[in-house]
Amino acid sequence: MSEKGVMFETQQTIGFIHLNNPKRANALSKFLVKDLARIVKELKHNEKLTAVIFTGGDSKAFCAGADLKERQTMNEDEIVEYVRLLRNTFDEIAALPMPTIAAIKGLALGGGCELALACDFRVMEEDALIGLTEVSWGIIPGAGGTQRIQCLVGIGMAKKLILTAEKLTGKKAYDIGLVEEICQKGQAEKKALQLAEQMAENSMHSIRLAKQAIDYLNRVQLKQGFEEEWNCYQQTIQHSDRLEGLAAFQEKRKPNFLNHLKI
Ligand SMILES: C/C(=C\C(=O)SCCNC(=O)CCNC(=O)[C@H](O)C(C)(C)COP(=O)(O)OP(=O)(O)OC[C@H]1O[C@@H](n2cnc3c(N)ncnc32)[C@H](O)[C@@H]1OP(=O)(O)O)CC(=O)O
Repeated sequence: MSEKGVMFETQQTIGFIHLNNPKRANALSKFLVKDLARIVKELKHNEKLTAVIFTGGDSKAFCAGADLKERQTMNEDEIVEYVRLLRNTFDEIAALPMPTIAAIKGLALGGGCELALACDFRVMEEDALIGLTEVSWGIIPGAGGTQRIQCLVGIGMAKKLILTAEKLTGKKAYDIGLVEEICQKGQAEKKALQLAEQMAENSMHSIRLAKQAIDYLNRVQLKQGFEEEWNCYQQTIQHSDRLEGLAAFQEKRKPNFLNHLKI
């Protein structure tokens, strides 16, 4: 029997998507992303749920981003196919009609941070780490992160975080508006549930319409930005820095980039 990449459950009117790849700190391996894509498609038409919470499930991490071990086994066409699926899935999460919350424990790095950015709210444990670390691996955020982060922290801070690949603790992330709530270790899921329950006291009809109205500007403005991100991301695929990043991860060392602009 194949392993499930995500587990879905409901508690009253609240849905939970638990990422389920604990051996790799919930990295976004293909099997996980395929399951996530399927569940999100189903949720799109769910008229009963008042909120959906994304959690790290049994892993100590929320999500460690792209699976850098699996990536070494993929050819360029497979990478394009994979990143397209990831991007579409995160776009569909962002477009879900009900409010979504990322309950962040341990770490949310690279694609893990991008998943959190695709949600409406981020609740983060104080000691957890969040960051768009892609440039430290010779690639760039490829699943909407370059655009969505700007809406939360502004262009200057977005550049600082992406270009330095800095990892922030809960407190720092809260101070700059990258996450909306912080809590003590072990409390992210509980705190996210409280937020979901608070919203559920209001009219679900109004909540869905308010979310649709608030997101209008971003939906329209971000579209072209997403296209440019994809254009830039694809240019990292053939570059030697990407291969050096993957080799370094495998060998548990710091990458040694040649800093050539050409391949
Ligand atoms: C979405 C796109 C791009 C990206 O997301 S780029 C990737 C961004 N992610 C990161 O920068 C995190 C990479 N991981 C690490 O830096 C470290 O592994 C860690 C998360 C800091 C944890 O290190 P530690 O040594 O403490 O190991 P753990 O015990 O926590 O990890 C358990 C196990 O999991 C493996 N692992 C962790 N992260 C990944 C990963 N991203 N891919 C594959 N495997 C991962 C880790 O190596 C451990 O395995 P062992 O065999 O036990 O060593 C865009 C796009 O798609 O391109």
